[in-house]
Amino acid sequence: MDYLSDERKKSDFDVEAMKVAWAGSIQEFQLSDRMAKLVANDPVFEKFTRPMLGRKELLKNTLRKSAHAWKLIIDLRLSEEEAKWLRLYVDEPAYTDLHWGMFIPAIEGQGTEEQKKKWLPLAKKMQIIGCYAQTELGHGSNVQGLETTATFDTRTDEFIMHSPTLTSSKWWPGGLGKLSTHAVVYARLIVGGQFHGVHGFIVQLRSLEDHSPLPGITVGDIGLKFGNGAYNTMDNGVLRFDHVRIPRNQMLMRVSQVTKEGKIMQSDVPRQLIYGTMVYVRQTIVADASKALSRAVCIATRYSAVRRQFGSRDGGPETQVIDYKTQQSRLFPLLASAYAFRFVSEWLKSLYLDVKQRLEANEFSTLPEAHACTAGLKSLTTTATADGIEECRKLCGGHGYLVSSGLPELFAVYIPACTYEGDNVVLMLQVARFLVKTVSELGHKKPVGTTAYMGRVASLMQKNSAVQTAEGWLNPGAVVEAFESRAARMAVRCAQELAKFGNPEEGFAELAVDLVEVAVSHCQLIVVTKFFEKLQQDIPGKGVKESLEVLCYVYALFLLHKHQGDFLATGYLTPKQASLANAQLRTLYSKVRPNAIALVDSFSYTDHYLGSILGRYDGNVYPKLYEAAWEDPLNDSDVIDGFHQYVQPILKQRLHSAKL
Ligand SMILES: CCCCCCCC/C=C\CCCCCCCCCCCCC/C=C/C(=O)SCCNC(=O)CCNC(=O)[C@H](O)C(C)(C)COP(=O)(O)OP(=O)(O)OC[C@H]1O[C@@H](n2cnc3c(N)ncnc32)[C@H](O)[C@@H]1OP(=O)(O)O
Ligand SMILES: Cc1cc2nc3c(=O)[nH]c(=O)nc-3n(C[C@H](O)[C@H](O)[C@H](O)COP(=O)(O)OP(=O)(O)OC[C@H]3O[C@@H](n4cnc5c(N)ncnc54)[C@H](O)[C@@H]3O)c2cc1C
Repeated sequence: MDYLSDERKKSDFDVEAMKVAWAGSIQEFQLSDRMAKLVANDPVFEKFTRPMLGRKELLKNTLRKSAHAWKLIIDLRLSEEEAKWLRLYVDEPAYTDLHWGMFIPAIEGQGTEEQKKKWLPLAKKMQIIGCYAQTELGHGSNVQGLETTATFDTRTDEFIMHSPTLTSSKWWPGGLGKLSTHAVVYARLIVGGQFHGVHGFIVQLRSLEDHSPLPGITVGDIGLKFGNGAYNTMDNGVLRFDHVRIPRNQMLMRVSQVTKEGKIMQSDVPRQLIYGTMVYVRQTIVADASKALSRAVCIATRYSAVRRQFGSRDGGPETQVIDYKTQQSRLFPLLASAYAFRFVSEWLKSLYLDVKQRLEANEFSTLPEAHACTAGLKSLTTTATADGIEECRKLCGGHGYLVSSGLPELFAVYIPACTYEGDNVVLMLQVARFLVKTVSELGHKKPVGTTAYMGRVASLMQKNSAVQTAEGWLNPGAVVEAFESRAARMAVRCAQELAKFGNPEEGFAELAVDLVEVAVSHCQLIVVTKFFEKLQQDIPGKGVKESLEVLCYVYALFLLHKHQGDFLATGYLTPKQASLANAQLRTLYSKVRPNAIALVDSFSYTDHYLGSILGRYDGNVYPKLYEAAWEDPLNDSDVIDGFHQYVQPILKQRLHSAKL
């Protein structure tokens, strides 16, 4: 029985066409759908008992799943794209993520042709397993502050990898703790007693025969992390070197080379390329944000349609909680954000692929913008998603707190995304630096790409919003101009404040809070703009484009309402115009309401992937919650172990012994 069928009948758009719009193309949809079903129907990928497993059992189970996934990839000759979807739907962080997601890309981006020829075939056949060992106990954000040393020894033509202090211990790398045979290790290059910056080195950590650590290497897991199950399927590790020697040709030498004689040769490749792997991964993290948020929103939306509280008249049904305006005002912006992040990630991927191609051809001019966009959007989308998942838990009331709602584990596994691959505040400060530089160069350099609007800064500083009615806000030009003016005005105001400081670095430190707000406003502008640009494309299917248009306005006007202080303080909007935007937002929520279930069905998530009783496709929540309770190990017996030993003696004590 489908308890949500009435809801599904209310929708006025073609759900199958929306599934294609969400996936990006019919091919992508079919590919994703095939992998989702493959995983859902395979008992090895069962995940419901995960939060109950002890650490060793949990990790062993992850290894079993990874081995099975790898066998499927080989046996079914899956393409790289298919393997990525498979990984998504298996839904379990594993050492393979770092091997494929960072170790291989680091060699691809920073290795010479010769190095790629040697290491990539081994890695791609998984004959070696690698990780990305950058962060240390004492330094994560400040990469130039890393303490591990790689000292060149001209006598033996080797680097000596060493951890000189406790704080230089590598700490956090995923896959390092128990599984990696190799690592790309970031260390201070020392040649002839001189420090020559931080570089990547390929270091073998464990024997390929018996997997034991090689001499001079101390390696292990750093211990349990937040939540049950969750990210504990990953062996984040600690690593120390005691004068470990590696051949010279294991330094990744695309950016700088060290010759046999101990000479440093700089290629034309900018030093920043050493950070290139992070640009790649941050871009994938933006795509993952839309997946995680859409998943939480799918659960909360379906459950909000099933759940009823209050409002019963004459014994009739109570009100579905999704019909409360307050519920809508919390849920629908998250639904709109999931779509917004999906489309901005599509754009970001194309930007990244373009930069990658250019880098391969030694053309580096677009790298700073790619860095700013990937850093900023990673920060913006992961912060909103982590907060959004928690909001979805609250939207589900008490039942959202049950592990069987799927939300606690999703939250626990997701939140480190706000920290890894760059702390979100640190990343926004990088965007701010890029923007301040753009403003300072306005006189002699035409801004392009995502900062092109800064080229119109004079008019954006003068013109105020012309919106007169709530309907006036349903105009892409009016909305985009509002976001451009806010971002430009905030950036210019901050640049003027910065100019008052004699020492720019001192000014940057003092104004950091304002600078982060400038960066956030710029990134929100990018997301809003890319959503409107998406709507200019041909989007087939009855009512699909119209529904997306509604979501686009919800996303933009929700942000405008949330940050109305900025829009008012910069003088672009009057309080009346801000309140008209809010009135329009209420109307838009009413338009989303009948389509809400169809909009989350369009994510096309299997019940396996959702992993949530509250978010079941058929809405059959209560019987399944009730059934699941009885499957808890505590209910194996009526009288629990420990009762006779610890509780019964208390019950049997004589009353006079208690003086309470
Ligand atoms: C069980 C089932 C299994 C299934 C298996 C199936 C098999 C699968 C097969 C295939 C599937 C494929 C799978 C793919 C999966 C992909 C998933 C990936 C998962 C990811 C998991 C993530 C885990 C986490 C990893 C990490 O966290 S790694 C460590 C990351 N660390 C950081 O991010 C540190 C943050 N700090 C910094 O980035 C920087 O140091 C800094 C803050 C930018 C420092 O700034 P500053 O002090 O100014 O430094 P300088 O060095 O001086 O640089 C200034 C200069 O450089 C520019 N810059 C900075 N960064 C970059 C950059 N990244 N790119 C380009 N340019 C950069 C900056 O703008 C300055 O430029 P100017 O001088 O011009 O101003
Ligand atoms: C689950 C997980 C997986 C990870 N996987 C890997 C991996 O595979 N490989 C790897 O190398 N690393 C990995 N990391 C490490 C991760 O990249 C770092 O933790 C991250 O870059 C943040 O650095 P940090 O821990 O030094 O934070 P810190 O920089 O110490 O941050 C602490 C606080 O200080 C603030 N702060 C720091 N600097 C500034 C500044 N300049 N201005 C203002 N505020 C500042 C931050 O905002 C934050 O609030 C992983 C981390 C986690 C949690």
